[in-house]
Amino acid sequence: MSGTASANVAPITKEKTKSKQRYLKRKKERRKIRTKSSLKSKGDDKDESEDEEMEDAPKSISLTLPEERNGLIQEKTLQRSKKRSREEDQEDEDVLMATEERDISPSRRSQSPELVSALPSFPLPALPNAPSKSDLALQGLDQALIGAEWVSPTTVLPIPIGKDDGGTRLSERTRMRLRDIGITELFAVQTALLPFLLPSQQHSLYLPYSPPRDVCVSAPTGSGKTLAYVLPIIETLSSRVVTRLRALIVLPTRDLVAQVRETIEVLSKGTKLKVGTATGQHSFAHEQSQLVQDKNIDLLGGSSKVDILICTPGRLIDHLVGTPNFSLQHLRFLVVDEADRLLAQSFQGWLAQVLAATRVRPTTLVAQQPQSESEQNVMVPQLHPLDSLLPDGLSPTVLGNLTSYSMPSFFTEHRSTSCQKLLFSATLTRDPGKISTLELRNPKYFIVQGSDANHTESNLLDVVTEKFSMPATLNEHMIVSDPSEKPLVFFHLVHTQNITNALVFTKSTESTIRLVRLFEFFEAKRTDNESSAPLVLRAYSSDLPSQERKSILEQFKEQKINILVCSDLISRGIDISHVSHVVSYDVPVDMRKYVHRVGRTARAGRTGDAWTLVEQQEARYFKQMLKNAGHLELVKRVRINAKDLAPLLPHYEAALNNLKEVYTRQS
Ligand SMILES: Nc1ncnc2c1ncn2[C@@H]1O[C@H](COP(=O)(O)OP(=O)(O)OP(=O)(O)O)[C@@H](O)[C@H]1O
Repeated sequence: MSGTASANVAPITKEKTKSKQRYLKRKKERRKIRTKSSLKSKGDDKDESEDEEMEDAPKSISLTLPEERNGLIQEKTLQRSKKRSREEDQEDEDVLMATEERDISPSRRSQSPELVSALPSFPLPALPNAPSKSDLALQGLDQALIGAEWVSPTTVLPIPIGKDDGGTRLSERTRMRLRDIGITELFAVQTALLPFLLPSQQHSLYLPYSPPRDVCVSAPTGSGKTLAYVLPIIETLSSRVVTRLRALIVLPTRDLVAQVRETIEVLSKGTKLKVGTATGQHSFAHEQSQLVQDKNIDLLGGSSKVDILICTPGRLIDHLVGTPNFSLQHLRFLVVDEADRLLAQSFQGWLAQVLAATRVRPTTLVAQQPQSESEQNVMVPQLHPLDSLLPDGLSPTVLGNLTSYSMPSFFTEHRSTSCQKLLFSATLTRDPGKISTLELRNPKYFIVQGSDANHTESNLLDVVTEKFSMPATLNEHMIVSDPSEKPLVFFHLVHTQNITNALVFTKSTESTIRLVRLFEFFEAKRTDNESSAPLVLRAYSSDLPSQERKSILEQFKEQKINILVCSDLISRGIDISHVSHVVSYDVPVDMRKYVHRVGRTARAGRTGDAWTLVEQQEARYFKQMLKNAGHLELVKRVRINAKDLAPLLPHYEAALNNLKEVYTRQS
């Protein structure tokens, strides 16, 4: 290396540029003058002459000649001065060359260390400081997210009986109702949400002069998000006089619609609130008759038979488009539960249509009877029978429509809609693009997460990088196995861990059916000579008619079915309190799915176990997925070896043969 470097330097040192030559010439001249003057003054004015020389010389050289300075001071005789000058000439030359060629002559520098150490240090080109990972992640972050309210998952608020609401903002009736169903304290998400959604000063249903802020809630599975919106809706609407559609709850599946309806019906008992559903489970005409009062005349404010409607997005759009007088103009609450899933679904742009319907309804224009020629083609708002509109039933959006009538300004002045959007999920999207489609009004975020109050930035980073929080009572495990042994590993797991009351998730309906059949054959063989009864395993899939699905869920809740094998159809939101185990027979495709699957157990503070069976070739991907979510160390790896599986092997092989026979017969 050094040889190559010197070779590069050699030809350059020989070559003197014109400026160098000029510089050296001038230097010699000055030296002559200096010698003369030193002879004259015997070394008196040396510093001055040196300064002069330094001024002219390049800065680097001025700093590189301490020896020269010392040498001159000590010069006593012309002889010595001349000798020294010769040496200096050579040094100057070297310094000049070294300064000019410093980028290519490391070897040369090493040859004269004093010289090098005296050289000024120039800044070397370097890459600009790259922003940290956290800086990058936080860039462009929604301000509302930065101002999120962090709620500790361990926060609870007792629900007192009597006049004092204990800070819950709930009426005595609702508190009694909660007590009746065994709820004695509010969970963290409810403790944070209720005071926000039920301000103590609020006396009217609509808030046209100070429209409410929209709300986004991210809280772990099973943490009680449903009650966090159901209770404020019931409390706010229970004082209403006229039935209007004032709360709309959108959910991704029929099963969830049925579940939320049940909760609302239990809690609204004793109020006059009417609850409806629209999922497509019944005929469209039937649903229409359940939802609207009158389909025959067009009413400005619409008409509704229900105060609260729970629906799936597809069917909601069907009614918006096809049901006369189905109106969202009176909405006070629009709840989007499992928001990230619903925002990912387009359903004829359901969200944009719903948002448009909550705004002022365009007034129908009709051609005016022309009084003169200039009044030809003048359109005026069509008159509606105002008799059908009662003041207490009018939302600000409807009042805004009445500008064409000669009414007091109180009724007709422009007011903002009071519709408050409430978004919930255990895996709420942080994607500002997706959230912007909701046109949120001054949104307030609540994040229920075990966070450190002093580390806002790291908390935010967790949120932005979608490190979702899990229930603290959940134990997670993974078992890596050979694909051919996976069913056997599953049977072993079921029997060694006494797995009953379990949900098992597969990747497809076909995988579900095959596993259920194999398990049934296996159980039949295993219990052949035993007195114990085989475990009951059932498939639960979207292929089944809804009545059958309902019946299967009921049997599972009653523990007549031990294990329910399903696809991700019920991985979200379904609340079955006795589920003690969740098994992902096939690995979930992403972290969101994983969070929702495992979240079917360990709900409402109960403990639960989640098991993921990972085929060898999937192990790397699965572990990486957990690692990216900062979750790898929370999932314990359980090893099962051939010796453990040996006792079950004969039954398994017999079951496999049975299954083969069935498939051979079918094909
Ligand atoms: N304050 C409470 N006290 C006792 N149990 C509660 C309370 N709040 C909710 N629960 C119960 O906790 C369970 C889970 O509640 P919920 O279904 O609302 O969870 P979630 O946060 O919506 O979960 P997911 O994200 O999975 O949908 C339900 O059985 C519910 O009845």
